[in-house]
Amino acid sequence: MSNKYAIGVDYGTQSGRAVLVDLSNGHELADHVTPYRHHVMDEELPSGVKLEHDWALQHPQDYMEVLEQSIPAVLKATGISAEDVISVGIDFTACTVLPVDANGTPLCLLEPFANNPHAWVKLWKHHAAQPEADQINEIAAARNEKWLKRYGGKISSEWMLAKLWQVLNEAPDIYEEADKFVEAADWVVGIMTGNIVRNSCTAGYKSNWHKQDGYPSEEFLSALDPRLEKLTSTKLRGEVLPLGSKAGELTEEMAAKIGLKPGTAIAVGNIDAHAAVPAVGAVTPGKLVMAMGTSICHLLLGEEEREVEGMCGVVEDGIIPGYYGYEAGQSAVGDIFEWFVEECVPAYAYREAEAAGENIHVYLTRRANELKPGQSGLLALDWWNGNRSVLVDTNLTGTMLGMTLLTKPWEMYRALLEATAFGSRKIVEAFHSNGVTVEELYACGGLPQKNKLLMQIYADVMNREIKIAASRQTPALGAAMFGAVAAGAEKGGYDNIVEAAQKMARIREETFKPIPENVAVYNKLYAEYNQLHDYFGRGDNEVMKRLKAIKEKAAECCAP
Ligand SMILES: Nc1ncnc2c1ncn2[C@@H]1O[C@H](COP(=O)(O)OP(=O)(O)O)[C@@H](O)[C@H]1O
Ligand SMILES: O=C(CO)[C@@H](O)[C@@H](O)COP(=O)(O)O
Repeated sequence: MSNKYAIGVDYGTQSGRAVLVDLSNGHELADHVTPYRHHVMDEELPSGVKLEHDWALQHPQDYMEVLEQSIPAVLKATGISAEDVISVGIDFTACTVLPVDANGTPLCLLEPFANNPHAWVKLWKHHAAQPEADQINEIAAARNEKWLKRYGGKISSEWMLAKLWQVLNEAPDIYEEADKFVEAADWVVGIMTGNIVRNSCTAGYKSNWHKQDGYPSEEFLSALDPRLEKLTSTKLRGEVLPLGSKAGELTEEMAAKIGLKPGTAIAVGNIDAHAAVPAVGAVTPGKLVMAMGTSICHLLLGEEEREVEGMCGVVEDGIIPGYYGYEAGQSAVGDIFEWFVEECVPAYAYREAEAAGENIHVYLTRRANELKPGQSGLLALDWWNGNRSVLVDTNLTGTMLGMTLLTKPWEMYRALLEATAFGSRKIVEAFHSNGVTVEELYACGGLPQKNKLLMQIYADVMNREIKIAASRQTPALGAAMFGAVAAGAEKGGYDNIVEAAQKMARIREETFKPIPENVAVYNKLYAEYNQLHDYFGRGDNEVMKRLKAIKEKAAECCAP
């Protein structure tokens, strides 16, 4: 049999990318990135309709462009024949959800609904359903719902149930009109195959679906709101298939658009961070993978189901079949650095960066690297987009202490890098101390490629060595591996993901090792971080929430 290939498509927060992979060894022969034309819509719709606070939407057309531009681009770059591409696998941010009609057409693309924000794709970091999430948590706890423990005792406003309830509360017409609500991962797969099926990974982590028990009961849903009683048999209906299953085959119409052969195997979708796990070879317990980009997701396998405070979820077979897959995360990491460079860096720093031929991140990192740990005198809490673990509260906000008239932008930048590392340590400790052992750390995603100082800080703060993915596009590589499993060994793919990982996963030789004198200083700073974390995050001082309430009130009375 001639060499066979798969294409992995990774849908991130700001762009989507395709990677063409050699299935015999995991080598990535070409990649191509398509930025989303409409970016993240957090202020207004394309028509100019204004959005409220904490909204984050996307445009489904942007997802199509990724397929139509990036897949032909990788075929062209490699000259590989479409005949030899046996499958496509995709991964997506999640819960990124859209309402569709009976034909699978997004409601936002239909004229009568285009001006209603609720008809659009709600991106994972849409946080405006926090009131619904709070009620879900209260009612589920009061009813002692057994599934709640699998989600660290609280579900997030980022997830399906909270988002759908918000639609029902604020736009009942859209809720009624929707034939189904689907994860964007499943929608894109459905576009390729002509048939929408759901995948067990997004269903398990984001829609509270369980392999044996299914979704939360109708009694629970009706206790939330009688209108939600039949939610799972109506708006969320549909087969849930395990990871690595074949969702279907590429249709003639889509094949013509993206340059592949009709009949190419299409795998069920996956979550971006979760797809990265086999791509670094972490197919056994004890290996915690940090998918580091706009946000960080922390993924870990365990032999049994345990309760861990604030984890996003534990799902049987959720990452690798045969294990319990644990997820936790920080809702903003790269996003905090981006906010800082866009909103807080003075003109002189930009001029110096330009004169040095550096982008602003590289410039600030170089200057920050001239400092020793602790030298800035600053300490920050990393809650610019709320806290996803261990407090699970999107109403928490960021803070920085210790500034003086002499504080420099690179000191603040370093304090932000450090704050995100402290947040990650908190998560690692929560797993480890609850019996889900963390023995090794792996990092993948955009940030480890972009910032060595950041990675050294993480190694020092956590006092652990960090191994780095060799791939620049780890989730896409993982998605291609699941694609290869969907095609099967007979077609030149693999029978299971562990075999695929043995042949295709790669990590770099270079690792980041903790430097003992840095570790000692960071232990002290982490103790301070912990105190601040609990003071502001566990109810001692609810000032962040009070400020938010005052802000919302002020916005209401000043609205035109
Ligand atoms: N040199 C850098 N150091 C730290 N962060 C950076 C640097 N360059 C870009 N970033 C951040 O990286 C993030 C994008 O990460 P990436 O992994 O490429 O994207 P995604 O999360 O969409 O997959 C942005 O939030 C940006 O602020
Ligand atoms: O929430 C999840 C996964 O559970 C992610 O999709 C989300 O954090 C977005 O990831 P990126 O930072 O865009 O890679």
